[in-house]
Amino acid sequence: MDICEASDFTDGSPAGYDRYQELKSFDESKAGVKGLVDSGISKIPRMFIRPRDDVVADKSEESGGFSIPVIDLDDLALRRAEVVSAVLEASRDVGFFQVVNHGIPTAILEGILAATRATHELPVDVKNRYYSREPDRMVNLVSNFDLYQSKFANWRDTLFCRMAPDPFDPEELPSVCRDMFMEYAKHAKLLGITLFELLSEALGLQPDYLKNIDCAKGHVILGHYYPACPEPELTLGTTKHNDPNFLTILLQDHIGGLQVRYQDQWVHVPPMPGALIINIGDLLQLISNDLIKSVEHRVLANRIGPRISVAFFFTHHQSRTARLYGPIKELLSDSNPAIYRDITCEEYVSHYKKRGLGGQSALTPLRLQG
Ligand SMILES: O=C(O)CCC(=O)C(=O)O
Ligand SMILES: [Fe+2]
Repeated sequence: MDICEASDFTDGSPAGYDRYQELKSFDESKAGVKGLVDSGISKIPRMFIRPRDDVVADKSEESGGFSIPVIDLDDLALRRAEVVSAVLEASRDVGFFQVVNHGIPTAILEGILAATRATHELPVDVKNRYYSREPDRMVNLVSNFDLYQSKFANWRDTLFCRMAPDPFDPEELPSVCRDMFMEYAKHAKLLGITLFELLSEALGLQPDYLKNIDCAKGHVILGHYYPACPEPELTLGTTKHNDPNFLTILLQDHIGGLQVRYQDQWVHVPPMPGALIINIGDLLQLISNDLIKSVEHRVLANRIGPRISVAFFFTHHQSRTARLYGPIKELLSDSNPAIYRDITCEEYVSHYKKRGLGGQSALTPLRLQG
């Protein structure tokens, strides 16, 4: 069982506060954070409240002037060397970049945001059918996948959909988002293949290297819904975390709130119409033997909402693919020995989920003693 014992949740102050009961009744309502907001609350429940230091935005992002790189994928055939070197630099130094002219039509980007919103805004009795923490289900509409593991709940609800590599029946999805999710997955997969080719070249490997070891094969869509929050300074939309996958293609709407850790400061990722945010996941950091980095990021809560974002994860996630991933042999040498042990995606994701979001990188326990 990977949920904590009830006693772990009783923090003793104030007298009588029972965290576990609060989580349980929230979870059993199956209405998510959106349900709380719809009920008209003006104060956020205690399970969401964090220490101030955890939430306060550094002043740094106002002064530094640093913004995450933007890479133009237009005319790739002619500009390939330039793009590969921009991808290398961004993946090594920042772990994040935005791409423009990526080939996914604006109508599809708008469509997937609208479909995600419409799903979260279905009547509660329809939404209830999808609300589950059952890991073997292909589609779950749930609030806080790590509700019972983490210290503080996040101000967001999420639609999870495991579309590949295991066979996926579109009928599993609510009809309101079915066609759009299937369509977006096709586009995101193609863009992912292009990105894995660029990343392979950036690492000095053959263009099809990462695709051939199945990095592009597994797809999970996470459609996030961050309701307007009456006390945004007390909580977060998403706790700081690294992604437990190979790569993420992230689409955010116009509201903003995503921040990335760069040189010990939180840096805003400003919404950029038509752009997609790309970030390196833990498993790509692992197989690159730390040449490229999976970087912490988080989402602030906001008085304005809902904020919608769609994360497309390249990962085998819960699928039972037995392939082991470890540092790529071609990248290793006497002066660059392997620093991680091999692991399957499934093992990595289950290790990551047991920890919940927050804390040190989930890669740390996989480091070999040096
Ligand atoms: O909502 C966002 O902008 C970020 C979501 C995210 O970090 C994730 O799904 O891993
Ligand atoms: Fe993330």
